[in-house]
Amino acid sequence: MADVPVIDFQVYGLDGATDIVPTDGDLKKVAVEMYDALTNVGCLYIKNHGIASDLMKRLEASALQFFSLPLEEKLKVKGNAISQGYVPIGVERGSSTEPDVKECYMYFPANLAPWPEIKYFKESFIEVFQNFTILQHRILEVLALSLNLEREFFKKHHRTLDKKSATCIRAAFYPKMPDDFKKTNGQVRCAEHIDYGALTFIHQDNVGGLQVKTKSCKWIDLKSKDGALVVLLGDLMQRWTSDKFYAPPHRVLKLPDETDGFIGANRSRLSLIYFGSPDADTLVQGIEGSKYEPIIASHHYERRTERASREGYKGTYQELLKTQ
Ligand SMILES: O=C(O)CCC(=O)C(=O)O
Ligand SMILES: [Fe+2]
Repeated sequence: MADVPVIDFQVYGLDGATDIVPTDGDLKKVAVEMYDALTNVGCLYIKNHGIASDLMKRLEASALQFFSLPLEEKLKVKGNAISQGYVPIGVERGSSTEPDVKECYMYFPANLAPWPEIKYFKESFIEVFQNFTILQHRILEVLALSLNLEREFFKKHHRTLDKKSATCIRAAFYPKMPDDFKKTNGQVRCAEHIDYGALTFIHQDNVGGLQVKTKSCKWIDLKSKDGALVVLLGDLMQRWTSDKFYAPPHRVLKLPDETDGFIGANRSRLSLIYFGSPDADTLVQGIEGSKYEPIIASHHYERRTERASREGYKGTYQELLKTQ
């Protein structure tokens, strides 16, 4: 069975500052590891990623405080999958006909919407976003080197902090369900899907339930691992790399009547997710030949969000393209 590797990023230094600038040669080892992970399973854990655990704890605490508010309070800052704010249970449905059992708060950096009045909420989202963006840049450099491209090849199209893109953070809260809660057929915490952009980072608590589907269609658990982040490839990056890298389907179980023994049945779960995408005006042209038509990043994103809200889908990027 394919394994999900843990990759150490210490070569860049730990504080998110730019004082360590490794040479291409310094990055060789980590580039080989990334290449193997993204060609085989499309995901990995990253440790020594430079994002302070105190900062993540602060964001977790303020997000939990927000989700514990009465629904009518949360609805005062309502948003949706493409604009900042609260997304209640029942809206997102992945591939399932039944809605996911999750509620979210979405943060987009170009936000003008009002913030909830919770201590550190706004500041933490902004600071975490900046830190994740530094990490995104570092990983994109390594990915380019791993494909024998110039180091800035992907990074230069991810300005993120000063150009429009779909990049955002989602705090996802999966509430504890009542003991007698019976899910309807196919309903899970987050239904099988692939992400739309370049790279996704997931910081999760220790409740469990996140799973990734391998190329041979086996589900494997992505358990929480000592502060390591989960990194998943998005389908736009699969397209950009002419299918060299693989965007893996993933999902979050579990509801109380699932019987596979994976932990978390009667506990709520919180995850903080960074969805990294290229700048909206990027022309994404496959690195090898003409397998795919070039596409503007914002058009890809619009197509994918439209499809997700209309009917969802499951499976790989190729399967999606067949039914589009
Ligand atoms: O909550 C998680 O761990 C993952 C959720 C997810 O895959 C998503 O929101 O796209
Ligand atoms: Fe996802």
